[in-house]
Amino acid sequence: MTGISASPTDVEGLWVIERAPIKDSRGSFCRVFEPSVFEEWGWDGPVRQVNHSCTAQRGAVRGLHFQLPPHDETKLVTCLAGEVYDVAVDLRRGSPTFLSAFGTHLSADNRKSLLIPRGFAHGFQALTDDVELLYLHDRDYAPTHEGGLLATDPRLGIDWPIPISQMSERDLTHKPIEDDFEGID
Ligand SMILES: Cc1cn([C@H]2C[C@H](O)[C@@H](COP(=O)(O)OP(=O)(O)O[C@H]3O[C@@H](C)C(=O)[C@@H](O)[C@H]3O)O2)c(=O)[nH]c1=O
Repeated sequence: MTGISASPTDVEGLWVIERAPIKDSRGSFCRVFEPSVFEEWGWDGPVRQVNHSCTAQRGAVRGLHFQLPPHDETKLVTCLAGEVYDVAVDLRRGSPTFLSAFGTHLSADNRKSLLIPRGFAHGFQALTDDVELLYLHDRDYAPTHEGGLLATDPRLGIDWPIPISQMSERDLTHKPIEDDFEGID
């Protein structure tokens, strides 16, 4: 009994994961990841990185980021403190949901994660101060193959829940998607 379950989203291959805690008088315990279980939802390789980010300010947006082939990656995004609005954008060439943005709330309290397959960009907005995210990746960090989308690109129409209070210099320089962009393979 892993206590991990997955719900499909409207976007093929993108899953909302939920973990059920085992509680006792000390607190709780729950499993976040188990390769043999996640295989069923498309995780097909080793974990190559585990990353932890802390975001101090409510309203800050990070992303949207992706890695280009051959470094395109599957990521599991989990919120360990606070709450975020987490977004994945489908960039897969030929996908029926190409350029759709799926958003969901992840928090320490709801114990949800987003499982994002290859070919997606990812970003989030901190809805509380002092947000902490934990990332599992199935590829190494490849800064030469990083791509980014502008979080406020009208073509994506992402409805960030609260006013954006902060973005990195890099994220502010991402360009809106060009009309002839057909996606990534
Ligand atoms: C992403 C990343 C960054 N870094 C370094 C580069 C830089 O000096 C510092 C901060 O990097 P960034 O500004 O890119 O951090 P951040 O904006 O938080 O990047 C993250 O954004 C979200 C939306 C994601 O989906 C993540 O995969 C990742 O791209 O950490 C690594 O060493 N390894 C990594 O895997």
